[in-house]
Amino acid sequence: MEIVKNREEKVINREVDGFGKDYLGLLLKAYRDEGQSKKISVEQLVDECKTLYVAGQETVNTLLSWMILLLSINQDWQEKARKEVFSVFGRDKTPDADGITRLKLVSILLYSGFMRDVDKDIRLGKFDLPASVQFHIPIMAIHHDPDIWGEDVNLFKPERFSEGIAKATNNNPTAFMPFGMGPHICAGFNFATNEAKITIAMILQRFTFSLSPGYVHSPFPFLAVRPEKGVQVIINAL
Ligand code: HEM
Repeated sequence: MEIVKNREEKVINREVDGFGKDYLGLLLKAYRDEGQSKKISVEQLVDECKTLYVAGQETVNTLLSWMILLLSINQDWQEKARKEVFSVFGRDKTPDADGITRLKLVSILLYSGFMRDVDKDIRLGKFDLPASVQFHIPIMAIHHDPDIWGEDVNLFKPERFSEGIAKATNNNPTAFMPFGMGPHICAGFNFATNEAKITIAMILQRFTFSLSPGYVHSPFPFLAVRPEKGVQVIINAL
């Protein structure tokens, strides 16, 4: 609320002439909506901020941690990825929007699980789901189903995606849904993939890394499946 108040005060004191064009600025505009038509309450404003923070923070951290782990134990892929980054950005150029569309790294690994509430009675395929039932779509189980991905599903094989998701999923493209699906598909999908690509590209430009002998593998399901004890790596400057 302090950040909200600070921003409001700047407008009241005429230090700036609007709430700002970023997400918080748009929320504040809706909160202060004179016409009342799109007005939101202060609780809604705070909830929106919390949602964006929780949805956007842990998920990308987790994705990056698993990518670092996988690239640490698959040095050949780390080298390939670095070559790709060098060929697009060289050693020094900061990744830009144009270049990151040419990087093919992020499809490597996206584990996720999510919960969903039913707010009215619905029929889903052959199931009748009463209102207020909570059901879970086990994205991780779907992402590890050998009928979809093949018997080598548990192997790290990024090249399975090289000819697109339909080919990788034995023509079940909707089986790959790290960001969910349908009207509530992740609102941060593009932001998250761009953020992850830029971060990995900048790390690969500067460092090599390998897994520390102290690493203990303990995937822990909490919103996303995250490394409970972190991912310890040995880093060397290039
Ligand atoms: C690797 C990163 C991420 C993953 C794997 C991920 C995954 C997901 C999943 C599975 C859902 C549920 C979709 C559904 O209900 O069908 C979701 C929803 C959502 N995500 Fe993400 N997410 C990520 C990053 C982000 C970021 C960076 C933001 C914001 C900056 C974000 C904002 C949201 C929001 C607001 C929703 C709710 C959408 C709605 O209910 O309409 N996510 N995300």
